[in-house]
Parts: sequence; C-alpha cells; structure tokens
Amino acid sequence: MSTLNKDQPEILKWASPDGEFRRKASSFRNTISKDPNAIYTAEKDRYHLYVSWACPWAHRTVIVRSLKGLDNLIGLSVVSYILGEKGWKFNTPEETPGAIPDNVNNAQYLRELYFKSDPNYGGRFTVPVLWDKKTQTIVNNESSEIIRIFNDAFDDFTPETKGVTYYPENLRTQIDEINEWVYDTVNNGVYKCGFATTQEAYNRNIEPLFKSLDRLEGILSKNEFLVGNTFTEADIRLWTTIIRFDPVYHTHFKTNKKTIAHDYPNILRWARQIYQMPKISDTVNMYHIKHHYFESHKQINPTGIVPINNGPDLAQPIIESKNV
Ligand SMILES: N[C@@H](CCC(=O)N[C@@H](CS)C(=O)NCC(=O)O)C(=O)O
Repeated sequence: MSTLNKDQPEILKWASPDGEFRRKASSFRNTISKDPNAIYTAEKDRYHLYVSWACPWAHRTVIVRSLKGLDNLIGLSVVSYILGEKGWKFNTPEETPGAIPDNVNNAQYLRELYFKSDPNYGGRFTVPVLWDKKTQTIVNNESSEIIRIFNDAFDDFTPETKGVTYYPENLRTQIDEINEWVYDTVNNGVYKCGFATTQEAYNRNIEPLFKSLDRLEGILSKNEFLVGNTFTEADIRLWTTIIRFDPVYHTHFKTNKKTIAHDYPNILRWARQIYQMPKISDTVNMYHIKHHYFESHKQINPTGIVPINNGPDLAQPIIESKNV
C-alpha cells in the first residue's frame, strides 16, 4: 500500500488503497429534450456549460457545442487551470488568461453548484457541468451524455447545423463498440497509469493502453476516421486524449513507451486533420492543459515544474501516411 495517499487531503486522493485509480460514475444524468413538456426542454439562453480548458472530458463538450453552433444558445464559464484543495475555482481573465467567471451563479468554486443542486452531494466536483438556470440545478455532469444532448436537442434553434450528427443512426453499433474499449484503455487508461500508486497497478494498465493505441493506428491506416470515412463522436472522444498524450501523459502519467509524434504516423495524421477542421483549434488551450496537470497533481510532480514539450505541431500540413 502506498504511503503517498495518506498525506494527501481527501479531494486530492486519486487511487484506492490498493494503488488502482477507479473513476467514479457521474451523478447528474438528466437529459434535455425537444419536447416542450419535458422537465428540461430545449430553450435558448436557459442552459449554461461549465468547463475547464485543461480537462479532456470537458473538452469534448466544448467541441460539440462549437461544431453545432450552440455558442449563442448555451453560455460558457471556464475555471482556472489549477485544481486545488477546494476543487476548481473561477478567476477573472485578468487573474488567469483564458478563464471565464461564473456570471450565472456567481460561484467562487465549482463545488457551490453541486451543493446548490443537492445539499447532500457526496461525490466529486467535476467538470463538465451542464446547468439549468430555470430550475437552478445541474442537468448533467457526464461528458459522453452532454455531447449527445448537444448533438440534436437544440436543432430547432440552429438551422445551419440542423441534422448534422456525430452519432448517426446507421453507425451507432460501431461507434458504441469503439467508445467502450477506447474509454477503458485510452481515455481512462492514461489516468489509470498516471494515478497508480503501486507498480502492479501501473503494470496492469500500461500494456492495454499501448495495445489500444496500436489498434487505433491500424484502423487509421485504413480509414480516414475511426468509423470509416465519417467523422463521429468516437473521433471527438479520442482526440481530446490524443492531443494531451505527448505534452502531458507521456511524462506526467509515465505513459512513455511510445509517442504519437514518432511512433503513430496515422494517429498523428488524423489528429492534424481534426485540428485543422473549422472551429476546432479555438477549443485548444495548451497553456491550461499543461499547467493544470503539472501544477495540480503535486503527488506526482511535487515541484510543479512544467516541462517544455507542447507535442507535435497540429497546424502542420497533413502528410498522407496511410498503409505505411
Ligand atoms: N466521467 C466524467 C469525468 C469528468 C472528470 O473526471 N473531470 C475531471 C477533470 S479532467 C475533474 O473535474 N476532476 C475534479 C475532481 O475529481 O476533483 C465525464 O466524462 O464527464
């Protein structure tokens, strides 16, 4: 058992006593619907999204909000990049460039929204949070569900993106199947390696991660995207992890068997292709990403030093590397 865990405040304890990191299920799981009689019906200016630029889960929701043209329908607040003992904090952009304060609830810390929704809340205070201004509560705090809500619930307000779907009906089985192993071994896999506090827990998770990256490289050597030639939520969900891989996870989470830049030419081609789609690069804040991980997890990086590498330049021209 690790002694590390004992010295940490409760909120900064990531691993279980056996050294393995187990992500807790999100608590607020409601949906928003086009039905005017639903509790949470789709309306302009009713909902607000709370995110961190640093967080790969929250990043998915920012991407779909932007691609679906919801920026003027659903407001946005962005926490500061440091996750401290009281959790995520709101700062002004003068204090933290890139931060957007909470002008809906005027909260200082994200946790206030959780207690406003449920005074007995006992879970973690995570981003993303989708907030309903009308009922003063959290609708949903699970990124995979928020992106499905954004995918179609507001279509009646956005004629220009109406019907644009990242979860097309004919591809759902394939998307769900990919999401499942990518979530377990890659999205969450990097955390299981990085937050492990025993060698055994790290060993158990590092091989499945690289096995999955090898598998993804194989898929992307034949296809443009994860599911054939259609850009879907499976790509969005993986992409936010991949762009953090070389600059953060490789060092900070000790996932240093290979890098995207040198060992995965097809994943790199795909990552560049998505980065260069309209609106996507605006959702990437590498300063928040790097400074969040290296400065917040003091149990892994006690000095808080932020290493220099920003990962491969995603704005570079795309080099076709299929079937190499
Ligand atoms: N399953 C959640 C995970 C969200 C999550 O873990 N967010 C992290 C940031 S990357 C967080 O807010 N952590 C704060 C904490 O656990 O105290 C989702 O996909 O929405």
